[in-house]
Amino acid sequence: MRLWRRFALGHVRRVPGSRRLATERPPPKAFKGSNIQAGSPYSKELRLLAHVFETATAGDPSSVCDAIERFGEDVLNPAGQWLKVAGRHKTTVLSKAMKNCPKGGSILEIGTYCGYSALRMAMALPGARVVSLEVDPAHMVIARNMVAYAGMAHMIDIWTGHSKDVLPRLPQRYGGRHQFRLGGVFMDQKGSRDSEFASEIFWCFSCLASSWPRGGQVCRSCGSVWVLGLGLSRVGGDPTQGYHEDLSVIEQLGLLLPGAVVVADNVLKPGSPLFLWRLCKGSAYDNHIVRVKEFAMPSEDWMSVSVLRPEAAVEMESMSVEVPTVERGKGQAPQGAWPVPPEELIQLQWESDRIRAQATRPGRGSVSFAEWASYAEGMKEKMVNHGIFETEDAEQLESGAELF
Ligand SMILES: C[S@@+](CC[C@H](N)C(=O)[O-])C[C@H]1O[C@@H](n2cnc3c(N)ncnc32)[C@H](O)[C@@H]1O
Repeated sequence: MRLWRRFALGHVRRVPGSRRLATERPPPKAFKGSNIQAGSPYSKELRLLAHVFETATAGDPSSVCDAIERFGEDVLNPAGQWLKVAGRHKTTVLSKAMKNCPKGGSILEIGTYCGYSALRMAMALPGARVVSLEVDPAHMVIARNMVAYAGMAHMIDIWTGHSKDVLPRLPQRYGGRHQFRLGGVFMDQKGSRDSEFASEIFWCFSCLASSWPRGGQVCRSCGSVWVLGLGLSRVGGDPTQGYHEDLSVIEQLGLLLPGAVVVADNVLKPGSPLFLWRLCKGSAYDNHIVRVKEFAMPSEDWMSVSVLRPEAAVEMESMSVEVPTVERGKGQAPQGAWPVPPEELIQLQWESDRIRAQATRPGRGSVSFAEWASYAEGMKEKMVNHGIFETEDAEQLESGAELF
């Protein structure tokens, strides 16, 4: 804790007469990766920060991002661990997408983690403010230190709290809804749902899919009648939550500029089937689904890049409200209605929430690289059956192809 307080409070100062934060002195000498006990809470993230302090140049965001990638690939990866940042191919997609944001707006990120993608976006769009939300206060402290060390604290604001609580209040912090307009949004808030698990999940005895009885104990995946209750489940029981819930709040507040770019990571693994359905079957966005190699993990993923049509932006603004309601309906929106999703996609959303919760549970709950790869394959097949498939490949973008 002493170490924690020293690094959290000790080396960052505010530049007199401005909102800018800068590193005042080098990080404390005691803050070394070798001092951090493996397996202790946040040891991975603290070791990452120590690695950055030890190997990257202060004030150079590019060197900080390179150090973060090297930590993921050279330190964690050989130990079978994974750093959940949008690195390498994902950075290419994110940067290319964000470069197409309409001018004059801010960039909103949901899911800061250690600040890597916030730094990448700030570098891709010099002069644009990046506003990033992080539910975990420890991640927030680490990210603020990372951003300050990179010399970008004057461009990146990191707020702590759950998006569903912070989003509706955010515009007030920036002078109101009409002043706080967004040219880009990066949705990367996976892992937020643990607390919603409470009492009983049902597993199918024959195919092991998670299931739940409705009108009898019949598995929704394979039709078997043998469903085993394991005593874990989700309270609130709303399968329509996810990225699309946050997007709906942003839309209802009327924050998106015409042509705003909405990027979402991990839409295949663990996946966001209802979010993709909403985007691809609705009429408000032009969509690209990009196949990407997961950062420092041998598996495939998708990122979605959606551009808000000008007429939809005008409609959203004219219908905007001060107090958004959480979207719970399956086929309604303030604008750009989309068809009711098929039951199989609702089931898939549950499965993606389940594996996401398993992956973020410490210790024995984690998901191996091989399990992730096979999960991604299965998810892809089911999404394709519903007419949702990849339209671009990140490797082509790396070789110079453009998204738009
Ligand atoms: C995959 S990491 C983000 C990685 C980061 N964007 C990057 O590429 O460097 C997801 C982060 O989102 C945070 N998070 C999850 N749900 C959230 C929510 N609803 N609101 C804000 N933060 C959330 C988690 O605590 C975690 O730090």
